[in-house]
Amino acid sequence: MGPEYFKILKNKVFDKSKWMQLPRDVVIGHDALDQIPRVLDDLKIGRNVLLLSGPETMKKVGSRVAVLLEDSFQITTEIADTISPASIASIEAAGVRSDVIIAVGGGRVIDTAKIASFNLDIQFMSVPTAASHDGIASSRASVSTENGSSSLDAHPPVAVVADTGIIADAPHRLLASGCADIISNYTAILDWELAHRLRGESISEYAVALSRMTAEILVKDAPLIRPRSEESAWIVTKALVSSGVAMSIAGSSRPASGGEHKFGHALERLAPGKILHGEACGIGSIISMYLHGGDWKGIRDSLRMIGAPVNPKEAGLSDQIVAQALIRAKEIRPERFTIFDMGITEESAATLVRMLYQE
Ligand SMILES: NC(=O)C1=CN([C@@H]2O[C@H](COP(=O)(O)OP(=O)(O)OC[C@H]3O[C@@H](n4cnc5c(N)ncnc54)[C@H](OP(=O)(O)O)[C@@H]3O)[C@@H](O)[C@H]2O)C=CC1
Ligand SMILES: O=C(CO)COP(=O)(O)O
Ligand SMILES: [Zn+2]
Repeated sequence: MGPEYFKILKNKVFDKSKWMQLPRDVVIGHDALDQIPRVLDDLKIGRNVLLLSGPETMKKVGSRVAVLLEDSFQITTEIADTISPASIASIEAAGVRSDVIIAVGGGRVIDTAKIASFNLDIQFMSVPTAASHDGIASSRASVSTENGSSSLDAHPPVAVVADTGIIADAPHRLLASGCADIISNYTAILDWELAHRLRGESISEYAVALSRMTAEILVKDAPLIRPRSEESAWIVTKALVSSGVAMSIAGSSRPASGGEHKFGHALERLAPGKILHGEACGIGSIISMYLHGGDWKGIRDSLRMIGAPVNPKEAGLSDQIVAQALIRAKEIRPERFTIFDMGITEESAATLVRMLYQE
């Protein structure tokens, strides 16, 4: 290898450039909600607040945030009961004069605020009311489209304020769904590695390591995860933030979203409102891990220990719908290559569902 080689190598290294955006303030803990005014003051981002929440979460938590802010901030409130290009446009119209959007709710509310604030070029604060998904700190946003689902470029929250008392008080099903979203990182990574080896897709070792470590810690702590426990809320929320950071490092949702997510998005479309995001991805992760030749029973048992559904019956769905989602997974985001893009047929889907979900 002569000097020319090193010159090329050196130029290659210096050509490379990457921009990672991460939250600035992350507050997780007991009565963290009370810290919101202090966090806003710390960030110095203005006094006009658009407070966005969901129908249920506005009653339970959003209204408390309004009371905390009413003396020192101008507040406009909006409800996000669906997420679609039209609902996002309407939130953007409501926020044209706002300095910051505070999103108080689940993944739908947080993703809506993420996209609207990005388009308005203002900051947003993420105030999760449930530990149900790993979008609470990520820079990505997911929106259902006519073709399935899109993962959009957005920006991460400037701050995350996660009150473990509120999160522990949410229905346990939401916490279990967040755990399943994290457990599905195992198969998301296997799919990313597969796409790297087979298709030359670029991969980030740091994002892979962080995403895998997050899933491993959560599975190790699974016996501690119980309903209505603030310690459990703490364990899961930290994992969700960590997984979101992995996505920010990658600059895509790849470290946390593979074939099991494509399956999950297909299932959410086939059975709208019946299954939570993380629940759907957890069920998909069992089949994905089996096809990757890994410890699929380990995935299933961890999901079961946490209280997430592990088969169609527990999710209140028919085997046929789940098999359909398996077949249609490849139609969701086709550019994202995964094990479910390698030739699942009607027959193999039905056999997999029968075989893997019977115990
Ligand atoms: N951007 C990203 O990286 C990621 C995005 N996502 C996205 O997030 C969404 C899924 O989020 P998820 O939270 O599961 O779904 P939702 O936001 O739809 O929330 C599910 C339900 O839980 C309710 N809820 C939330 N908190 C509480 C509480 N404390 N007490 C009682 N009810 C509560 C909500 O109420 P209400 O009706 O008030 O909203 C809603 O009815 C999907 O759109 C998914 O695509 C998921 C993972 C990653
Ligand atoms: O849900 C995600 C990670 O858990 C990311 O969402 P997408 O599957 O839409 O990229
Ligand atoms: Zn997810």
